[in-house]
Amino acid sequence: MPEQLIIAIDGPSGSGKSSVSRAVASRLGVGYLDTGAMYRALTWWCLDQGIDLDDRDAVTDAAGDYPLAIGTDPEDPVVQVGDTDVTQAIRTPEVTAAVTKVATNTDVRPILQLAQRDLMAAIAEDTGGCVAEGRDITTVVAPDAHVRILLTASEEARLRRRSTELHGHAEAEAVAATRDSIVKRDAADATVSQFTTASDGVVTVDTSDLDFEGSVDAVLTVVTDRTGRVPR
Ligand SMILES: Nc1ncnc2c1ncn2[C@@H]1O[C@H](COP(=O)(O)OP(=O)(O)OP(=O)(O)O)[C@@H](O)[C@H]1O
Ligand SMILES: Nc1ccn([C@H]2C[C@H](O)[C@@H](COP(=O)(O)O)O2)c(=O)n1
Repeated sequence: MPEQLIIAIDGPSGSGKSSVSRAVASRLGVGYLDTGAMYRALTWWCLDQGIDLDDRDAVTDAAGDYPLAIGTDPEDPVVQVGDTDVTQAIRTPEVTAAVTKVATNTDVRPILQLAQRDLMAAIAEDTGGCVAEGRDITTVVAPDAHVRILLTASEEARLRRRSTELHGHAEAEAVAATRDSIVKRDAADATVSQFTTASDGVVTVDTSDLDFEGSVDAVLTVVTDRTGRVPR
């Protein structure tokens, strides 16, 4: 059994990566890293500072020195930039619509990927492990993780979940309003990361027909099978 358990989880938008990863980290008693929150916080910072997201060099410079403090407690993953708590602000439709420009900036990505590796090592040192989730964790950030999972769900299920989360229901109008933030964003993000099919050694967990607890249990089963680690 590895002393410091590293778990990498990738998947498309709305597949349940964040919520499932947090629950998995809690059950294993280890820290959590939401790498999407790092791209979102950088986007928030650029918008706040008046940095033009089309100015690749300016955004790249910002990536190197934005004052990010990312919470790694799966029960309360607070995100702060400078003195501002941006935990809610980075989830607004404005940031969600803009983040793709930052995440597809190929000069920004290596800077955040390096920071993510360092954070994962620090979290594992502190808590005995780390569950990190995003789009390129299994392939680029942590290809040597003890457990690598591609968490998927059908487009229909992902739209239904996000629509329910944002609008309280999944009626046709709400689903249509949600479509861009899932389908368009995934198409753009997929131009720089591989999260639509599993790479070699990555286990696919399809949650289309699972409820939330079922998804958590499916991931924990893979963890136990691969590492012998039993959740609490
Ligand atoms: N198996 C599931 N069944 C039903 N609902 C789920 C399931 N997994 C997650 N959800 C719900 O779906 C919504 C989206 O999940 P979550 O935010 O974790 O997805 P995500 O993959 O992290 O998305 P994004 O990459 O866009 O941040 C949440 O409201 C979550 O509670
Ligand atoms: N490792 C990652 C994590 C996230 N992204 C992109 C994908 C989204 O456009 C954006 C925000 O992610 P979310 O919070 O919706 O999971 O960041 C990425 O390219 N690589």
